[in-house]
Amino acid sequence: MTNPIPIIGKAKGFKKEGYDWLSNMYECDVELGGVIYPSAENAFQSLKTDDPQIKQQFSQMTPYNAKQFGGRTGGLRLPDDWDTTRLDHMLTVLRAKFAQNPELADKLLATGGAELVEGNFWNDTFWGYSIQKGEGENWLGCLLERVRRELRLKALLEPITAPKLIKSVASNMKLMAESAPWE
Ligand SMILES: Nc1c(N[C@@H]2O[C@H](COP(=O)(O)O)[C@@H](O)[C@H]2O)[nH]c(=O)[nH]c1=O
Repeated sequence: MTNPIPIIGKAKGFKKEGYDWLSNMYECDVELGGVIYPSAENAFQSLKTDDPQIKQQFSQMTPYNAKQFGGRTGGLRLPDDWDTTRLDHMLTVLRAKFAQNPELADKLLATGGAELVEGNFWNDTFWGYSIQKGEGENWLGCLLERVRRELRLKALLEPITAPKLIKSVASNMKLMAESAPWE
């Protein structure tokens, strides 16, 4: 049987599929440790340093420049434990992004049970799914889904936001209906 769960991003990537706000490059304020960054990407890259001045610099760049500056060829020395801590850092950043931008949290909830896949053409098989290679661990998508579950749980525990939850369930059903393979 064909998988009836909708998949967002796997075929063409978040941006081309109309979900640019799921990308870390999407411009929205994210405050972390008292510094306001212009995107989740800037906030994430800033976690590669403890130097407050460099963190400030990260807050003044475009998301793509932050990615480059924080990248393996950008000149910044990565923390020794980066490979084992980066998933937790990304989770911290994504929690901050959606907690501080409620309209994005609503949109995330409205993706219902859809699988979120950071399909990409830059061969990133760790954070995303390389469309060219046809493989990828898709950790960014997994963490986005985790934050979505956390938001849903939070809504469930707060009766006052019940209408929000109903809205999210309704759009989930709409998504499912739109991509139902049996129709
Ligand atoms: N390279 C890239 C994106 N990849 C992003 O780069 C980040 C990880 O970088 P690193 O710290 O080097 O592992 C992570 O946020 C991932 O989503 N995204 C985009 O829209 N466009 C790009 O060109």
